[in-house]
Amino acid sequence: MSDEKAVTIPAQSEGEDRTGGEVLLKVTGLQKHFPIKKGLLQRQVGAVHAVDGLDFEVRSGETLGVVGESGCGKSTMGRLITRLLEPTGGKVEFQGKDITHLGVAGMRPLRRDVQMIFQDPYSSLNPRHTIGTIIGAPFKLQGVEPEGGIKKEVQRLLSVVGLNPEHYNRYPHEFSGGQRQRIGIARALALNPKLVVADEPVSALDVSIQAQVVNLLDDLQEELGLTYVIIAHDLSVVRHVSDRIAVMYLGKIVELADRDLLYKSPMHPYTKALMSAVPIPDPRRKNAKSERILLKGDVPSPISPPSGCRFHTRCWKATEICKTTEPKLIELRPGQQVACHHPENFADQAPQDTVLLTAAKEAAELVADEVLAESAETSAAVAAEVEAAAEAAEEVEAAAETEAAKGTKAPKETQVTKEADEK
Ligand SMILES: Nc1ncnc2c1ncn2[C@@H]1O[C@H](COP(=O)(O)OP(=O)(O)OP(=O)(O)O)[C@@H](O)[C@H]1O
Repeated sequence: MSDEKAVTIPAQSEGEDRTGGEVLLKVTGLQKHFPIKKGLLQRQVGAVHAVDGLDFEVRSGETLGVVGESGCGKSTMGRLITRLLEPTGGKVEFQGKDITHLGVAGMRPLRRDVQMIFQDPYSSLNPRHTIGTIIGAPFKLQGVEPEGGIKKEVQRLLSVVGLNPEHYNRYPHEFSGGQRQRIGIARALALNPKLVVADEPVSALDVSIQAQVVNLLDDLQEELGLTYVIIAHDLSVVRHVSDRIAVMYLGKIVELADRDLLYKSPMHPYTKALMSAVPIPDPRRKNAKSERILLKGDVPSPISPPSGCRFHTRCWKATEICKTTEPKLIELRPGQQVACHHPENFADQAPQDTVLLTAAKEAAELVADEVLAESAETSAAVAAEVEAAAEAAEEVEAAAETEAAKGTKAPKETQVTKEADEK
């Protein structure tokens, strides 16, 4: 029933920069803890730390991809930044305005600017309403009368998302999955938003249709100057459309980097593991051995997340410091922030801490030998690079000191000659 044409996902050209715009959304220390209540009195006995201190910015015109395993807090983050959920802590600023605790009335004008596209195109559309009513609803809710009337505008939106404007009076069940997601996109675009948060927009669709919807989102961004936060559990979806990618693990961002940097040299072991799960078709590597990393067990419970680095219970590099001290998300390379004591493809941040935890020894059994070897090799290479840079810096410093010594002598000599002249 799909009348959609086969298209390929366009990869953004190397070096194309959409990140130069002003900061549209700024999130600082964002938290959402869902209380766990028990008993007749509904006393709080704990909390699910779904989102536990996020810091990031989204610039106008860019696409931020957010990835991570199921349950790591991606959807909660999406609902917090669109203010469908009230944060427990932290701050959300939109165009410089603090919207963290705005009420329904305060949020109303903002609802035009920030829209969400949901994962499931089947349950997010009311089956009893025609698509004309569904796409036209935002105008009624906001009391907006588009030029030419709602019907005309809805039909325009239908053609913008590649649907037949004549189907205005049809019901959601008359459309395929991909077409329903297009209806969801048309509804999100109705009020001409600035920021669109898409929560797993294609994961409920057939693989053959996924590319078409991603392609549509990409085209719309270009045409309408939209800014996206695209949530996915799979790196292959965000790879082609994101300018930057945030990798989440148990309510935290463990790596936030420019797309190309992240794919070329991931720094967090978790990112590396996620990436090894996505087969990348590359004819040059067709004979290369598989370098898959299998992570042991499930993501630990967000009710009592592990101490220190939350990934330490599944990481093959974890040492004592990972268990005791939480690594901060810091920019180790321009455009690449990482929260790890023993990053990949970079100098070790805690080289003195060398004794592996038992969990790490077990995890290493699940990591391909090639990965471990490569990891050791890059660490050694980076260490040598750092050492060489330090030596070079020392030489430059010594040379500068000699120059300075000469420099301080010279004025003295001049002074002496001057004094002699005066005599
Ligand atoms: N309303 C809620 N009440 C209690 N716990 C919740 C609620 N919503 C989410 N959680 C919990 O918060 C954690 C994060 O959930 P969230 O849906 O944000 O993760 P996710 O990364 O989007 O996962 P998925 O890809 O499966 O949707 C999970 O452990 C989930 O069970």
